Amino acid sequence: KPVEDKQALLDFIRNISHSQPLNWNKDSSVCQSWTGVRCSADESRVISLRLPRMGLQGPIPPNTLGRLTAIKLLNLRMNNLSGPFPPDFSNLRNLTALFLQMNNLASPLPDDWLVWQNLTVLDLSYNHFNGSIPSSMSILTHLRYLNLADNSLSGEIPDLMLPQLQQLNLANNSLTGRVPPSLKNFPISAFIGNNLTFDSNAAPPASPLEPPAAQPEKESKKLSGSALLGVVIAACLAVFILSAVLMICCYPRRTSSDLEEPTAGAVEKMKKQKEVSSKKKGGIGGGATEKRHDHEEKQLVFFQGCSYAFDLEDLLTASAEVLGKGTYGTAYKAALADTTTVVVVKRLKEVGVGKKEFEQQMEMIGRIRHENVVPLRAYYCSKDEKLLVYDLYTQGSLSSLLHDGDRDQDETRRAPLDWEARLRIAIGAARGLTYIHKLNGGKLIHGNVRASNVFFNPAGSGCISDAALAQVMNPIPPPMMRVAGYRAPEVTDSRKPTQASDVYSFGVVLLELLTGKSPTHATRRDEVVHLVRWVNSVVREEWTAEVFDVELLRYPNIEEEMVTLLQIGMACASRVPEKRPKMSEVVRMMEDIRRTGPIDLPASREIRSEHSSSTATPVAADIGASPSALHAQIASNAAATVAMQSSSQVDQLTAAQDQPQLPSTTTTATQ
Ligand SMILES: Nc1ncnc2c1ncn2[C@@H]1O[C@H](COP(=O)(O)OP(=O)(O)OP(=O)(O)O)[C@@H](O)[C@H]1O
Repeated sequence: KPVEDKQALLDFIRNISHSQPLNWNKDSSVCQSWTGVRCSADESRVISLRLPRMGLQGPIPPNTLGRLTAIKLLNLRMNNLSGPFPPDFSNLRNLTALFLQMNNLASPLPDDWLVWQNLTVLDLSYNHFNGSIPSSMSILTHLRYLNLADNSLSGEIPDLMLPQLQQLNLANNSLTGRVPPSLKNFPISAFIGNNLTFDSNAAPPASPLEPPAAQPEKESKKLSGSALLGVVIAACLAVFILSAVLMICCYPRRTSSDLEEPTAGAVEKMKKQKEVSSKKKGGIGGGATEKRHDHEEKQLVFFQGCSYAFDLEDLLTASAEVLGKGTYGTAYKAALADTTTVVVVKRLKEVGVGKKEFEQQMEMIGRIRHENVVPLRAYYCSKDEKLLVYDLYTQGSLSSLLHDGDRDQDETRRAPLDWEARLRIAIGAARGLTYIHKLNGGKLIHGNVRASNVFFNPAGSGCISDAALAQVMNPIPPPMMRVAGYRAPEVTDSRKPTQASDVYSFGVVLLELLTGKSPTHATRRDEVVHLVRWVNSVVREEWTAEVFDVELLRYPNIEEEMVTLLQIGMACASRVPEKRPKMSEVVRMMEDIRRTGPIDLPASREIRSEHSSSTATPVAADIGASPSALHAQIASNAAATVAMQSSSQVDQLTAAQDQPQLPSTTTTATQ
């Protein structure tokens, strides 16, 4: 039998053109040495064939692969295959996974799916398959992943009863009619780019992977008249509340005599304060910190280089909109009455240190100046209230760029973040974090690295916000930390992060950016999935390609870059702190991804000079050699050791991997 399978493979490769070299020599052992081929344990049959991106061109020669009747996994994705869905694939009755995506195959889909009833994964996306989706696909009761997106499929979607199906994508076809009841719980992104209607009685499809806490935001996207009224009232309330909060907290507390004071008196008092503060304005740059107003006057403390010319009273009259509630308080977008100034004001709750210590920390944070770190522009501190002022980053955070699109219920879905943008934002944030780690004699810690604190700076690079706040806040209860999904396993007190725990959190951000999934998310069955565990399990089971955000599959020739970044992310998110790389090393590895590529990723001078003297192992550059080596390295978690495996080790690892199995996507939230 192996001889027969070998001959079938030789017949296949002789009859199809391929641009990548293959070591398929008729005199060598098919099971021992042929690239992309895996045999059963007794070496009697070929059970897996992986030839992605081999430059295979033209129709699959008939009577070749169709003879591999024991094959379980067939991966021919990202080639240039054309012609119809090969009819003799109907002999491949043991197939559990079939990847033909990103080719030019064109024909109706097969009618009879009974022969493939063992399939768990089927990806035919980005081809030209036409005709309707056969209702016989309902026979695929083991199917967990079905991707038919970006083809030319038409007609109505049959009511597919696929009890195991976890991920579905039918986007960008020409499908019409209603989304059938059996599929209505899949996210709207699974159906976009068609001409479909949703059952008006049913709830609009929600993302099954959306954490439950995000649901209310989702609902706010499509507004009925009454909901709109509610939002208007809520917005007015937000403005009122912010003003009231600032009024109450930022101005001196009334004494009993104050209570008798008429409102006009209070206004007069405010005016006097403003006059005093105006006199003190002017002359920025006198020292590291320019205090326009002293603390007794309850005024804002601005930092050097800040061109804002407003004071607390101006903030009081600003119209405000709640941006969101974070771990440490609420962030408002405040538009000042001058109509040109818009800032973000964070109102901190749960500050756990005294005024003096808080002010010292703010002074230190205010001195951080780097293009990849969001600058703290000003702060306000009284006994009862602590406010921080930042520039507004209008594109939104990395978190909202990655996840908010999923929540849109209407057609105007936010354009997905493309690969170049993901690389830029990631490397920028990494540089910012590296810079932070070099401050205070190399001891400064960020403490709250998460995608909602990563933004695009005006130059289009990433930057990181909220540095060094964790240390002055009250501790966050451990269950809350774990649910958030960014906290390193060894951190039990949120006030005591380390640089290694920052690296872990940054690794989670990288995995989030690569997978498009939140750090913790719920399945349709309300099970909580922890992203780091999920990625590890998928990679361990040799399903690396399946971790990536489907949005990224549309970009050609980025597979190796994605895998390299995945490796870096996994190394950062190592369970053992000592195995995590330093941030400066992370930056260097990330820069190596595109050292010769088209993307413009200029390093900041400071960081570049540090790296030029680095003698550490050039992991990411070495890795560019071979995707299979990459995969094996990831599978062994050798990335964490930041060292390249020798090719013989890689072969052993590859051989050790067993037949395909879908990873369990379910873990608990606890680490
Ligand atoms: N400078 C900014 N420009 C634009 N959006 C911002 C800015 N700062 C914060 N945001 C957004 O406001 C929301 C609330 O931010 P906040 O920092 O209070 O909480 P968080 O980032 O969600 O969590 P954490 O408190 O742990 O940092 C988030 O969506 C965040 O991305």
